Amino acid sequence: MDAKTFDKSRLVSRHVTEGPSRAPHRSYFYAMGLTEEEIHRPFIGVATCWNEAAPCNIALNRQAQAVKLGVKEAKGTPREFTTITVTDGIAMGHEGMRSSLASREAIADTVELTMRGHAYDAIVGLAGCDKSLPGMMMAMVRLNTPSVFVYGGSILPGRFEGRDVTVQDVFEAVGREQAGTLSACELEKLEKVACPSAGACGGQFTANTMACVSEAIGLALLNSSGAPAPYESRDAFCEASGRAVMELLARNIRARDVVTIKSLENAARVVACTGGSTNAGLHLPAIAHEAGIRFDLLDVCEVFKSTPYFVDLKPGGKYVAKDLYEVGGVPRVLRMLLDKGLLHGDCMTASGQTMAQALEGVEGTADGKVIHSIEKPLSKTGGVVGLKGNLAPEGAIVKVAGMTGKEMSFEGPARVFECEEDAFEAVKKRQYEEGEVIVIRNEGPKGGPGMREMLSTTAALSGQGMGKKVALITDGRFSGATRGFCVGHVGPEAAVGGPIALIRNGDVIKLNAKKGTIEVKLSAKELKARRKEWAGQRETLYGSGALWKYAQLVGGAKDGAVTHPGKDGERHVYADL
Ligand SMILES: CC[C@H](C)C(=O)C(=O)O
Ligand SMILES: [Mg+2]
Repeated sequence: MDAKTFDKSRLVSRHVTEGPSRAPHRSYFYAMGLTEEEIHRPFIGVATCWNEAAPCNIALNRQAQAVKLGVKEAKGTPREFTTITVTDGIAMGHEGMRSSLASREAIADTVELTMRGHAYDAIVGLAGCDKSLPGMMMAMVRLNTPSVFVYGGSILPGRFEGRDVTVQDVFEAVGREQAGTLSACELEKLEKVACPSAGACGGQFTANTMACVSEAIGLALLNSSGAPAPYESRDAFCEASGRAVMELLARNIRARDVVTIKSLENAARVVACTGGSTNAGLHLPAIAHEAGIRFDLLDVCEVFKSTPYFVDLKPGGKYVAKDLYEVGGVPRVLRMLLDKGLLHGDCMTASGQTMAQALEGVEGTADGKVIHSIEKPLSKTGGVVGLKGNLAPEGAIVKVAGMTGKEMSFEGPARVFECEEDAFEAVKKRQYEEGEVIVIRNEGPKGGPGMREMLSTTAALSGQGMGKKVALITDGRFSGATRGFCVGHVGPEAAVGGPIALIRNGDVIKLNAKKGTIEVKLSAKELKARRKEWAGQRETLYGSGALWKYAQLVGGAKDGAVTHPGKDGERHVYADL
């Protein structure tokens, strides 16, 4: 691409590079070593979530350099910047987890502000863990600037006692140690080998789920998310992404040309057919919201219903992200969906081609191991299911991948906990009974605040061998590695007086993932009477600061727990400034 083909008068960066009044601005660019020619080329923000918080992000800096090479090859001027992350694997199981979902908004906001403040013309965004992937994609759609997303790649699996393991095994081993079926010494051995490299958690947990989404939604180049983080072969995709964003800029193809209701449906398909993370039920509505598109939890779940589950990945299944990559990765899965009429082929993608064009020549058959055939799937409907009923009028979500038909319904008395810590303590001490439905409330977006993931508690149950003998419901969330009958995102949340706030110990709860129902056996009259007696939102520890601010602004899980109201999606202006 020749820089001359860019009409500067339509580039946002003209505000910082052109005309006599911008001499001071240019002097800053000279200070950073840019040449006159580079200053007058398009400015491409290269946003990364690099930091030393977790293995998920540690390889992003290397990959950003490759992106910059690609941008330069295509005669753009890359400007690298970083934003924050909060990494669930380390935030899990304590107060820190409240910062996780709020970090998604902080990432979107900081990327937006950096791009606006410096008038960059387009963006390549690199992200490596649960909240940074959706946060980065939200910023792209919010800015509606030419955008290419690059995933940082998955971690390699660890080896323990002759089998592949991930951090999920370590979380579950904590429960086994509590139950006395694993020694402290064995636990220590496992923790040392479970995570052998850079990269995000290895199963189809939240990061890898959202990485599949990035390709399916069209913001990332096909197959770019597949190679594990330590593979330097990733860098070729990074370079290509740098070149691709220049092509999008030249053709004025922006994020909202890519992210449409159809591409959101494509994204939901890939979540369902891979048994992805329930968090997608939160992040897809949030990404849609940035485009002013209504695609809520229940809409996502409608797509799940008509999607077969045929890719066998952990935690419901057997394999890890590296295995999927080795048999053809996300493009192969997308091609199979397309051939069966389950994917919209006319959506625009980051390559500048439509999805169908980009998938031309891609192998579209099962490999029989990781990817099963669509005719003989692992199950006929998606690995993730939406539920609705008098206990969750705004819906709820459960991962059913790996569950048998019989296991998909559950009825039992409630054992109610007011927060995760209380539940974890009770689980640790085995103060619960088989057949019960554990209720953890006050963990919603507003009431937590921060809608914590509760992998420590759910993994402890699995590790104790009780994962299939109890069910768990919450207005909070689960990690992508959670398994068992664990229903999250129950809405409305307790903090706003949702029915989950009204449940008492012993109330009978009925869950049916086949029918998509979640009910408490209480009459409407009884619920109404209890609501009158309800004491109101439980006080939180956060009277000021970021989490207080978050709690004031955040909306319900059904709409993606976003922090700015509906109409903003339509009013945002960036690239036209
Ligand atoms: C292992 C699970 C990971 C840390 C996570 O939080 C997720 O996938 O959501
Ligand atoms: Mg997570």
